[in-house]
Amino acid sequence: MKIASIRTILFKAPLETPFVTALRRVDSLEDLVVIIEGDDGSIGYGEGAPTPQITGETIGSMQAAIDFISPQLIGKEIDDFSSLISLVHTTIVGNTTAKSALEIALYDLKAKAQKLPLYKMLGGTRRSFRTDITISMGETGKMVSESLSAVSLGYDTLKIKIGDNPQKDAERIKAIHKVLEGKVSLRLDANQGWSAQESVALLESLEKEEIMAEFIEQPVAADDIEGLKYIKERVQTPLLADESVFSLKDARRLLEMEAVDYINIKLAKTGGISQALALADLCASYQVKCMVGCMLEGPISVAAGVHLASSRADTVTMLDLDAVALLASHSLKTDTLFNESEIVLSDTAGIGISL
Ligand SMILES: C[C@H](N)C(=O)N[C@@H](CCC(=O)O)C(=O)O
Ligand SMILES: [Mg+2]
Repeated sequence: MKIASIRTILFKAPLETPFVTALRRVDSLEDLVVIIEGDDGSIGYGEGAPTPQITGETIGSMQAAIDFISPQLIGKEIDDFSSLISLVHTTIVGNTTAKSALEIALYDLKAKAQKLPLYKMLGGTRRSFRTDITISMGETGKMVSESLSAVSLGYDTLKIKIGDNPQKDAERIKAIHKVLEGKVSLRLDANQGWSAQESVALLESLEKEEIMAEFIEQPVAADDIEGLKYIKERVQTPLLADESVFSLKDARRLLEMEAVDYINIKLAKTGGISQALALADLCASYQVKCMVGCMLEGPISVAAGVHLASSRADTVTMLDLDAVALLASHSLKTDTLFNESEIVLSDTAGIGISL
């Protein structure tokens, strides 16, 4: 089967509540769905949501990158898969979310051609997963009540967004810990908001009160690799790199320096599934466990992340794939089950989501 056409549609969905991190506030989701049609009528779906503050992309830049890459792919055989993937990555540098959206659609199309669910095509067996849920940054009382609501919905792991002010952050974490001690695991994500010294002081103060988070995610600026190492050498709380790792090169540097405990793999940072698989394999070779995370994005790309996690289940031991749970509603047809913390992949061919 040859690739006959590539187009995109703007996908919009309302959120349950505004999504607030140290980097941005989002009031509703807008992303791009990529639709690749084969000359036999089969269709592959991909998706990507721009996060200008993290990948530097916008809807406009994603569209431009997809328009630039697509002519290279039209007319090519899906069986020539590795050269299609290589074209996605070599036609233009950067633009990782746009590349990911295209790659996801290519993987969906290939899995459908092989009549396999994507996780099986990638060598996985596991179908059932649990995700954490993000508690947006805000006033302490609101974060506490949202944490309690999440637990009543069945979540056992909360990802607490902090990073705008270390004093306030300590107060937020302590307040949530106080009402939920022993009931949930707390993941902390400062989205680059602190300095290395602030991170150590804050984490030491939590540890003194026996508040042990599952990990602290990206406390310092993405390029502050020395800062990550400084923190890791001084605190007990495990350290997870997010914005510091897009590529294999980024990861190799951190792994060689033993600067972090875990790495957050996101398709929107790696440029899609092919490099995400390579990144998981690299981490496995250093015996470093990973989380598969997501941006605030839609069901197709989140499901693609779950298929990825299934295929590397020994290395990917944590999931932060809550973006669908954060939506109030959406219009896509999903065979994949998204039921709050529970995500179950279907055995239909491909990713299991369509328009
Ligand atoms: C949605 C997910 N739980 C999450 O927090 N992802 C990012 C932020 C993504 C965004 O700004 O869209 C993260 O920093 O881990
Ligand atoms: Mg993060």
